[in-house]
Amino acid sequence: MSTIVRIEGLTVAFGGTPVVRDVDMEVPAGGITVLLGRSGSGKTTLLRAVNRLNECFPGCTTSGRVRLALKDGHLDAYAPDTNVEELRRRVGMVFQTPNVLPMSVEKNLLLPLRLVCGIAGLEAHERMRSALNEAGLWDEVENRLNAGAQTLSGGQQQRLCLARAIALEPDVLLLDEPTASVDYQSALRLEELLLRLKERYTLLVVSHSLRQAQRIAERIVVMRAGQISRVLEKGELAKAGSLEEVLDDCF
Ligand SMILES: Nc1ncnc2c1ncn2[C@@H]1O[C@H](COP(=O)(O)OP(=O)(O)OP(=O)(O)O)[C@@H](O)[C@H]1O
Repeated sequence: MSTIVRIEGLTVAFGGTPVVRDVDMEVPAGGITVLLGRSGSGKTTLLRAVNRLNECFPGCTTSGRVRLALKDGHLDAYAPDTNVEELRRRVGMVFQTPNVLPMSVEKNLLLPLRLVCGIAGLEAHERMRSALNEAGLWDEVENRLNAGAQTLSGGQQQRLCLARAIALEPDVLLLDEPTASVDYQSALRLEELLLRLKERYTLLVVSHSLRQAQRIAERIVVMRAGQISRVLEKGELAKAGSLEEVLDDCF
């Protein structure tokens, strides 16, 4: 399987204190890679390093390389001439708490499409519909496109955020505990959605649930104190001893 994200010697520090330390990691193209680990082990910081979102925090410094092998060529995330807007379009992110824009359901998709991709009119509406469909939300919102996005349920808002990312046609989707703020049934529904989306996108997902990782991941990467402590391929968790070792690392 080819590698789509190659992380080399990545160190991220806040105020001079490294929280991700000299990490090497490869994310295979297609499928779901789940990042597990204790609270504070650096999972979110590692995720945000892929599309340079850590730079939004003052006092954050990053060293090392993140290289992406995209459909139409390579992108070196931290090269001086890299267009960060383009990087973030190709590597979308969905946060733990749904961050819908305080405007209508349709504007949540149409506005980024216009601002990021310069797409408006019929083409934008077609993209919106297709993204809402892919996110399993179209049937629930087709008659509420002008309603405020905040009137949607938590699970629907999270799917709206996914649709917003998908509409920009990314290659990689970063998902930070995407099911953390929804109830169990909505979480299972989101998991089913992720399993469908992995056919088209590479998903890198932070999770706190070993069971969730077992259900959805092709590969589990376990972090401990800013470093990767183990990588398990699908099925390896079932091997004698693996589960205990991962539990020990994570909880
Ligand atoms: N913007 C920031 N400014 C300062 N320190 C930060 C910032 N973001 C993260 N950190 C610190 O970096 C360390 C790793 O945090 P991170 O959120 O990456 O861990 P995590 O494994 O995702 O944790 P959790 O599972 O609790 O979300 C923590 O000590 C955290 O306090």
